[in-house]
Amino acid sequence: MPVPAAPAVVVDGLVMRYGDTLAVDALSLRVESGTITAVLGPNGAGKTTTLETCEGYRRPQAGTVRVLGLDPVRDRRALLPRVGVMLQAGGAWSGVRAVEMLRHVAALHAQPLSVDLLVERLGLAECGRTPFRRLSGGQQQRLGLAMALVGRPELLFVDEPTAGMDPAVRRATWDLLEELRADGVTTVLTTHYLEEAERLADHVHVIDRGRLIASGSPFELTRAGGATTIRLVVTEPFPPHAPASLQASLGPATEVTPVNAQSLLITGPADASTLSTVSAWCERHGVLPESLTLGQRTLEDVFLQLTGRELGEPAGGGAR
Ligand SMILES: Nc1ncnc2c1ncn2[C@@H]1O[C@H](COP(=O)(O)OP(=O)(O)OP(=O)(O)O)[C@@H](O)[C@H]1O
Repeated sequence: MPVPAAPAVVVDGLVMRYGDTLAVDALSLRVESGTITAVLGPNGAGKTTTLETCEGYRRPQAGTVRVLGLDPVRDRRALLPRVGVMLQAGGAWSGVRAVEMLRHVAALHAQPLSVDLLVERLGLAECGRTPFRRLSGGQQQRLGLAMALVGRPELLFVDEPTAGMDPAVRRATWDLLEELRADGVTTVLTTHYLEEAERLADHVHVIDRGRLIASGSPFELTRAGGATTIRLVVTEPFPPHAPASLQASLGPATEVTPVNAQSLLITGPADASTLSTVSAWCERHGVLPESLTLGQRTLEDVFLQLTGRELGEPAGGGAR
């Protein structure tokens, strides 16, 4: 039997604080080799801090981090040629032209990828002679990704890789990351885009307030406890205690989660009986539905059920 490859990243009991803010709260997670693993969570959840610790830019205040079996701070030199890092803030000198910067980074590596190929794949030709500071946000992202890839890393850390990209370039980037996976490259990415995690990731770690709150493949996470959801949106704010009252009408096989004053999520068997119970409840409570939508459960729904908040809402100043 083949021996399973060692995990590419192991984070064990990581704690990171900034003053009084507990940014990462005893976080443990693994990234299996050859996968695309997404770290998903709202703003301020601790994703960037965790990634920066794995990249060796921050020293763990408690707990341990191992990257390709090595300590990212102590073994930084050994890891540098093996790990590609795409920073959120670009990481290039402000006056340097885009392609010039990429050629410079390529020259630092023993067996770089073809710069021309990366320029073509990431649509950088149009801005190749533009100084870094004059690039749009999306162009800076693409250059940052090209710089992370040019050294043929075994492991790639990408922080919000497609933020600010237009939809066509975002899809081209996803294709590129999938090709790298086919070549055995491990990618760890942070994202707010559920579509990105659902489309790309083999494994998703959901983080909130510095803690791991769920982990699994997108399929496992969205299918556990019922594959479908009903979203009820009403024309006026719900009466008090509406979620509890609707929950009592529907029974324990379903779960009612408030989304906001005029919207609820119902998870469980989305059959004719559930739908008719929901409409009868609306009628009894004088509530007029604006929409009653049946859909596949998404990672957004999973996050809402676990935290009571939507992913777009900030984590609220760390874990305290
Ligand atoms: N340099 C810093 N100094 C002080 N507090 C910080 C610093 N960097 C992050 N924080 C705080 O630590 C917490 C976690 O931040 P972090 O950037 O790791 O989260 P994130 O999930 O990556 O968020 P985002 O998606 O906005 O990048 C937040 O409360 C943030 O305000």
